Order: sequence, then C-alpha cells, then structure tokens
Amino acid sequence: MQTKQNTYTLVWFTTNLRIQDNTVLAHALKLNHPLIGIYCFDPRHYETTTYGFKKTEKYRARFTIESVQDLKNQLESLNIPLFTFYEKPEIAIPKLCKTYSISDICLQKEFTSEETQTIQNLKAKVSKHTSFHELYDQFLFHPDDVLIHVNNIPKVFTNFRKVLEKTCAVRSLFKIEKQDAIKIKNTTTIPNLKILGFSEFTTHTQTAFPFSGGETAAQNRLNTYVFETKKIGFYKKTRNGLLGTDYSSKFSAWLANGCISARQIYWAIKEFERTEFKNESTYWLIFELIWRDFFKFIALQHGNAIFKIDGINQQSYNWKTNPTLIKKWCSGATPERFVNANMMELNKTGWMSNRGRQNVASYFAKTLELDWRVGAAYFESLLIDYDVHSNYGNWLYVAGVGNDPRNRTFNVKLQADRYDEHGKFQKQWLQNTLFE
Ligand SMILES: Cc1cc2nc3c(=O)[nH]c(=O)nc-3n(C[C@H](O)[C@H](O)[C@H](O)COP(=O)(O)OP(=O)(O)OC[C@H]3O[C@@H](n4cnc5c(N)ncnc54)[C@H](O)[C@@H]3O)c2cc1C
Repeated sequence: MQTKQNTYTLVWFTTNLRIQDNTVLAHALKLNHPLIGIYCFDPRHYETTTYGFKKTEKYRARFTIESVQDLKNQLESLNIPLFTFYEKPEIAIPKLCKTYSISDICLQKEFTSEETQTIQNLKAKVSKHTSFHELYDQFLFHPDDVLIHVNNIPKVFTNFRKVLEKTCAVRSLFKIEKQDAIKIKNTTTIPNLKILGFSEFTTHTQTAFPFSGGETAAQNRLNTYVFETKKIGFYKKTRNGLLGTDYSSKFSAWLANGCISARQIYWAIKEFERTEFKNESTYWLIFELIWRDFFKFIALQHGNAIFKIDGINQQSYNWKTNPTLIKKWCSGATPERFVNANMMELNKTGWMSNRGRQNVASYFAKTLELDWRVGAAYFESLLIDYDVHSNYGNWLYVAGVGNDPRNRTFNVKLQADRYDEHGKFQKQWLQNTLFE
C-alpha cells in the first residue's frame, strides 16, 4: 500500500496487546501514514496503594512483560516498530510526538476514571493539531451495535443477555497485513521485572495457570482447549473445578490485556460447532463471555459508582475495616480452610478459580462484613487476569451493592463439601505451606 511518508500515525497500545483482529490497528492503517506503536509501563501501576499493597503484583507484571515482548515481535513481522517506555504515557507520548511528526494517535476507548484521566492528561500535552481516534475494542458485542441506550442496560444479567442475543451480532474478524518497511531507529527496550520493582521468581509447580503472556500463547491455548483436546465440549461439567489447567478455559488473563479478543474466541467456538459438535458446553463459554460484556456495560452505564462503597445500588451497610481480619483473610489465616486454601493459591500463583473467587469474596464482604473495596483492591494487586470491569463488577455483585437480585451469601463449608468433596484442593494449598 502507498503511504504518505512525512507524518506518522501513532498506535498507543494499552489492554489490546495483539495484532490480529485489532480494531485500533486496523483503523490506524486506514489513515494511510506509516505506523509507529508505543506501549508505556505506567509507573503508577507498580506503586503501593493506600491499602498497603502494590497495585500490580509480580504475577501480572511478568505476564504483561511477556505480552509486550510478543506484541513487539508480532509488530516487527508487520514492519511496525514498537517503542516501549517505563514512563507515564502523558510524558512519553508528547516526547515521541516531538521527535517524529505524528498527525494522529489511535487508541482503545476507555470509560473508567484512571484510564480516562490519563488520556485527558495526554490530550492537554500534545499539539492541538494531533487528532485522537478512540475506538472500543474490548467487547464481544460492540456498544454501537447494541440497540438499547446505555442508561437502559438491564440490571439483571439474564435480561441483558436475552436482549443482546436477540438483537445484536458479533462482528466478524479481520486480518492485519504486512506494511512497507520504514526507516526508524528504535533503541527502546522492554523493562524487566527488576526495573518494575520485583525479583525474578519461578512459577509454582502446582499452579493452575502455568501459561505465558502474549498473542502467540493465547492462540496456542485457544487451539489446544477448543480444537486439539476438544475440552470445550465438557466445559459446563468442569467449569466449577479447582485443580489443574483444564477445568476452565483460562482465557481470562489474555482477554484482560487484549492478547486475544472475545470475538476471536466466539468465532473459534462457532467454527468448532460447525466442524465438530455443538452442545450445552460450547454455548456456555459464550454465555460466560456475555457475563464479561455485562460488567463492561455496567461500568459504561454507572461510571465511577462501581468503585464506591455503596456501589451502583446506593446501598449502605455497616462495613468494617478491621486490619487484623483483613490481614488474616489476605494471608489465608481465617478459621475457614476453604477460604484459606483459595487465598494461598492466589498468593502463590496469582490465580484463583471462579468458584474460589465467589467464596472468598462472599466470606470477606458478607460474613466478615469488611469493606469490599479492600478485598477488590487485593484481587487487583494479585490476579494475573485482573480486569477493571470484571473485578469490580463481580465484587459489587457478591457484596450486595451490584447486580445480584438475590443478594446471596455463600456457605463456604457447604461449598467446600460440594466442590472439594475429598479435600484434595484444600490439602494441596494448605499442606504445601507447612513445608515452604
Ligand atoms: C470476586 C470476583 C472477582 C473477579 N475478578 C475478575 C477479574 O479481575 N478478571 C477477570 O477476567 N475475571 C474476574 N472474575 C470472573 C471469573 O472468576 C474469571 O473470569 C474466571 O475465573 C477466569 O477463568 P477462565 O478464563 O478459565 O474462565 P472460564 O470459566 O473459562 O470463562 C471464559 C471467560 O468468560 C469470562 N467470565 C467467566 N466468568 C465471568 C464472570 N463471573 N465475570 C466476568 N467474566 C467472566 C472470562 O473472560 C473468562 O475468561 C472475578 C470473579 C469474582 C467472583
């Protein structure tokens, strides 16, 4: 393709770390200037928060480094250089704009406060002549294709799902082609764990999430889980599991940083249904992807209320902030073995199953009546797959200030009996601690 050579388009990668089916990248290419990519490891993401723990712990930090390394390799194969900095975007990007003549900046459209504030800060610092192009790319169902106004998004998931399934289609996938080579010297490097403030570490031998970050690893997992092993065909039966890599898809971490799109997973499942078989399980994974969209639409609808103690319900409870109880929960030292085992798993691996998350969150917010935002912030710190909408949406839901119409409390003893009948999971994480 002929491109205009004097000016460049900058693609600012955030949580869309892939080249294929990347709406922002595709849009940038249409502007017909040569492309430069940038990714900023934002120092604010690696600071200690007012709750006393890091905003991002080592597990997600390493997964992000791996994802950005893979993105850089993928972009190189398209002749697009990726500049990487350990600097705030509002500082790094204006500097890059001064070095190169950048006419357009393309990025994923965001709608939560920290992200939008960073974008505002940047806009204030670059030339008025630079055009910004912000595009949604994190949804399964594109917000522009959803016929109901965002203010009228149903509060109950089932109603939301039914409307979307009836009235909305998932957009098709597109391929990004190789570009003409451009002569730009890129000497930037990807920061290592040490630079981000961590020591190197080895992956726990019993982790349920032994995977690496990056588009390549995400595509491998998609192929393995769906087509090679056909485990997708048993998903509904296994999804409440606690041990091993295959009880659920494990797509969440790659989805959270955009190494894979929800659309790519959806269309892979459709292909599987067409060529192999279709059953309740193949549908159920799509059903779960709609849950993911639900919390994104709730964030879009309610803005900052998703971070407020009274949540989207404006529901006041007598929340406690007992530091000893919080510490015991975080370190897996409560009177409940099942809660402790899950917290141990999280602390040692950065992973916890959905069943585990529901139980420990319910125990924190409903049984101990602790300020749910502290629990959510702890998850934000530790989880490899932390995603702002899914994390805060689920915490609101479990804490009774969100979208659960039944406002349930989990009985963790009964849950342990049901989902860890022989105590294998509890033994794995509680016994190990005695020998470490
Ligand atoms: C308190 C709490 C906090 C959570 N925090 C996060 C988070 O920060 N990031 C995150 O991705 N998920 C979060 N979840 C949702 C869910 O636990 C994980 O998405 C899931 O366990 C990831 O495993 P998987 O990819 O194997 O999921 P699968 O069971 O294979 O599901 C496939 C995909 O569907 C989506 N999904 C499944 N369940 C949910 C759900 N309840 N809400 C939203 N999306 C869902 C995920 O994208 C997941 O990758 C949270 C749940 C709870 C109860």
